Amino acid sequence: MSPDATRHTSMQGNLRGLIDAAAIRVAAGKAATLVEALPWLERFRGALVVVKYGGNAMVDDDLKAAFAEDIAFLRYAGLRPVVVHGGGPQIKAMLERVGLESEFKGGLRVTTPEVMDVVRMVLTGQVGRELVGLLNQHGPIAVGLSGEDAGLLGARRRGTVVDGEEVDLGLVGDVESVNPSAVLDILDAGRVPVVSTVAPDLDVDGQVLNVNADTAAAAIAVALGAEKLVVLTDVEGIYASWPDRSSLLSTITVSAARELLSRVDHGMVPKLEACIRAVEGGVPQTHVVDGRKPHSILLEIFTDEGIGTMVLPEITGSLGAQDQPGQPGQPGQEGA
Ligand SMILES: NC(=[NH2+])NCCC[C@H](N)C(=O)O
Repeated sequence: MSPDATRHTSMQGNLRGLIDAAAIRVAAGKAATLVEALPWLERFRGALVVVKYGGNAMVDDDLKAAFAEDIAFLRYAGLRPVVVHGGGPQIKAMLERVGLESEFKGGLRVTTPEVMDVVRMVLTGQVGRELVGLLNQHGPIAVGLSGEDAGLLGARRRGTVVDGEEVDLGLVGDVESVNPSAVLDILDAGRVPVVSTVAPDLDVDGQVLNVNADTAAAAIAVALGAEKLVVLTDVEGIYASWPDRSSLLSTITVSAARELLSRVDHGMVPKLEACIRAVEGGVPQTHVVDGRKPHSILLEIFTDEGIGTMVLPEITGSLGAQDQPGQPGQPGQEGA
């Protein structure tokens, strides 16, 4: 062999060696990710997890598909996910499409009976249906229902205070009662309930009210005795000093979350309130995660550090770190 040819072969050999080493590193990284998930898979097997779906994750096609994969993943990993969704952007679009002019009071839309018809139609007949369809691409797993089904939700109209004045926003209410039996039936059948947040008015037979989906998700999580509530938003999580984005908090206690309520971006308030309510109602772990990032739910639940913010009950005693894998006393229930 000529010296040139020898050099060529040894260069090829070096290159192959480098490629092999890189491939081994990539494989080791993938294996490490899967192994990191193991304690969380063990711990959350059978765990009931309520996921509030909304924001960007609900309007971008790729994010929608990734969301459906995450929920299907939870289901096939043996957790028991329950999806609760809103549909603000879709309702707005449909109101425009049908040419229904809305009245606004203090910047907030008034829900007239005509608007409420559209809200109910869009949430239950469009957004919920689409989500069920996306989930069912992964097997016949999803069943949609609304707060009207089997008395799941009950609500009362509320007065809203804008700039110190009470305004009547029409058919808008707060969830006052939850009867989770229909959701439990679906879970017992091994399926994923997909809940649209339309609620019968407890005071007027046959009337339905539009309720805030974050609050409804929290109420459902409490009534179900959920292990977790995961709320998707359009920010990374909760910042210590909004809007300074370098101050993302990984974990906060419920009292710290209360203090932050007056300082977070106004869009975050209902999310944070939902977490606080859920924790105070006995849900041991709540999470705010970025719905703009594909697979944020998996990254939060099946990695050690997560990617969002966890709101936890007050830390008591020496067992401070509540998010330690395999912590005794909180095994996942054995699921169906
Ligand atoms: N934002 C965080 N600190 N997340 C930690 C998540 C820990 C764990 N994967 C869980 O779901 O409980």
